[in-house]
Amino acid sequence: MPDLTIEDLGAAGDGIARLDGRTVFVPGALPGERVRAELTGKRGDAAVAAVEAVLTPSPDRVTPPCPHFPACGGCALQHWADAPYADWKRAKLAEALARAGFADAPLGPLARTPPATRRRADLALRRGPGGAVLIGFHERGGQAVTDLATCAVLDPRLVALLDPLRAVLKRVPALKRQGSAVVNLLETGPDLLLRTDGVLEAPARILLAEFAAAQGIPRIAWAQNDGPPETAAQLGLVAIRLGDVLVAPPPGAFLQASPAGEAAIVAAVLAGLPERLPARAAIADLFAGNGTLSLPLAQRARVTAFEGAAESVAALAAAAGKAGAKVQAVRRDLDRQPLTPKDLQGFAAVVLDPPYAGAPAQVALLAKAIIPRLIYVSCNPAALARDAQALGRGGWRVVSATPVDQFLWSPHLESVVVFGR
Ligand SMILES: C[S@@+](CC[C@H](N)C(=O)[O-])C[C@H]1O[C@@H](n2cnc3c(N)ncnc32)[C@H](O)[C@@H]1O
Repeated sequence: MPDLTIEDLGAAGDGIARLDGRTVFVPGALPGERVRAELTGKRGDAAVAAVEAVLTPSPDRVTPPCPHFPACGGCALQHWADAPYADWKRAKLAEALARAGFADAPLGPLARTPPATRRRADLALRRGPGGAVLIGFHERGGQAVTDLATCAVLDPRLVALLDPLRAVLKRVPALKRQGSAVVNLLETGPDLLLRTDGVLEAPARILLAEFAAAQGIPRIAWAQNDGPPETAAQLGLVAIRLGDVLVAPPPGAFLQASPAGEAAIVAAVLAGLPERLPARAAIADLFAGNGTLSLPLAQRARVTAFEGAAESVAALAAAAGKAGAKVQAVRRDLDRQPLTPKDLQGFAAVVLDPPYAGAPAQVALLAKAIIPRLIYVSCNPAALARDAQALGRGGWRVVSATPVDQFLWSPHLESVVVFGR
């Protein structure tokens, strides 16, 4: 059982030590700490160790606010004081941009998300002993599920649903061994998409409808495994306000995970637009989802919103049409059929907000495109570093960069990077 000195914090928020020349990841340990740890496994060429005792605690070690920490994989850094935590998050963006060749990029302050405000969660479901149902995030580094009694990051209205959901799912045979629950807190209340490993029969649909009525849930959708969702219970309309437009998102729709995170991202995107937009200016919003960015952008210019998911394109088109917003929603797979420099000619700005893997195919063409502004919204600094490097090779420079801590106490970081020519 070696004693280790923690030299740094890795990308996943684990302490990093060296042992006999080898890297050791030590979850739960903080920079500067001396810990007694047991080697428990491997991660690539590195070893992984579990803390047995903190011999010399960091002065920045604090009491975690949630009783499920550190077992629950939803959070990794509740035990760290806020100031070094925030510095570490902000530095992630600086490091990603430095790796891409933009060491001097002007970096804004970290936009913060308060605790107890996350409105979107993808929760794992497990059938436990005696038919009980476990609901929560996966445990750190494993497949087991932490059965949440509370949560320090979720909106309390979602936390309040956990017990009643556990109780109703106990009586739903469609959850045989495992499944998931995506819950989006909309303007109209919680919107639930259940995925189960068995078929949802009529009696269980009635139970879910009763549960929806009791909990003020306008819609529960259901899907078997990764199949397409269908409505299991619909008691009212679903809507979320994006910009000043009410959108009815499809079940399980992607939404920015917290209102504060969304507001920070939208503000940074709008601030990144060219100062003077011509009267007939047009903006392209790539990976547009349900219009989180397209609809606020449409208050400044005409927007063409490109998105791969048909349901989201339909939701955005319907909402924009009804509200008279200047958005044209277009279904397009931007990995298989990225927009070419010719397609992008004439746009005053391009906004792109790709999924976690980034957008290498689209970025290769954006690198060559002659557009005044390119605004890249990222949820993965590693993908951003790779894509920004390609843009740098194409002659783009960084005008501004805003780090956004949307997933409080997790190692994740969102960012908005504005590129100019
Ligand atoms: C990070 S989300 C951003 C959505 C939206 N901009 C927002 O802020 O809510 C990424 C979006 O890209 C879409 N997407 C994923 N792969 C795609 C592809 N190959 N082509 C087009 N859209 C894709 C997803 O459906 C999702 O809506």
